[in-house]
Amino acid sequence: MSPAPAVEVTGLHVRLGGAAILHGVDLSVHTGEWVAVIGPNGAGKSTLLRAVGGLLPYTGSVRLLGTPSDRLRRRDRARVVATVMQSPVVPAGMAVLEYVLLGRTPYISPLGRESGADLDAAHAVLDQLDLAGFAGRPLATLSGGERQRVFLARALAQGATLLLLDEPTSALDIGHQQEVLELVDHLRRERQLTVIATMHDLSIAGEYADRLVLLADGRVVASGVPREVLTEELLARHYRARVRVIDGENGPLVVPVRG
Ligand SMILES: Nc1ncnc2c1ncn2[C@@H]1O[C@H](COP(=O)(O)OP(=O)(O)OP(=O)(O)O)[C@@H](O)[C@H]1O
Repeated sequence: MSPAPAVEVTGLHVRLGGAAILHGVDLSVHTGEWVAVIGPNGAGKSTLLRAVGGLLPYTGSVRLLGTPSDRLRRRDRARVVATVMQSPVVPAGMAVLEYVLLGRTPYISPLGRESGADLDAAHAVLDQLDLAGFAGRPLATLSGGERQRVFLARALAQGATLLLLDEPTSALDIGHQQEVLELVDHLRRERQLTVIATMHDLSIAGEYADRLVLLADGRVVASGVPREVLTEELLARHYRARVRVIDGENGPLVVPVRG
């Protein structure tokens, strides 16, 4: 029997502020797979990620590693799934190391303190993300891109096998974009991580993800390998964008063109 998918979403509906946002989304993601959720602004990409991460109420079914998500206690869910949203709230005055250590919370008993192993895990990811020099700095004093890497560091320190990333490179320069995406890709291969990431840069999404899921108006309107989803016709219809899609070394490249 094949193992359960890492994530299985069936008939997912989400309402926010009285409005229906997701209308029956189905999504199955295998262990070790990288799925990019793409789609125009307001399509429901972040909402889908938050529902999968157990961060908002939904109807329908979300199963993580075969277990219904709503049956997992918060602490147990946090060992399975780490979510990096676009602008997490940062406690005032908190230093980078302290913040990354919050990722170890699911492993620390309620009245306990972090262990040497927790500190080692936090320092290891700070090293991997080239952030060791920032460990003692208040998070609020970092640049937007540096902070974004710290948010990812916290999620990696959490040791979860399922990583949900909402626009993981939106504040990063092109070099740091590549560095962070390469690191995520390396870790997913090394640790068999499953990655679901919302991404606006369609060329980058196509280069890194195994599969793209195109959301529009709260529904999945296309799903497949990058060359099946990144077509001029689908992008024109759902983004109202005029683009050329050309063959790149690692997948289709999407180039906006003026009319
Ligand atoms: N708390 C809320 N109350 C009402 N509507 C909400 C709430 N949160 C989100 N929405 C709406 O839900 C829709 C989907 O939002 P979501 O953030 O999931 O879109 P997105 O695809 O991630 O967009 P973007 O690409 O702009 O980040 C939007 O129309 C948004 O205004």
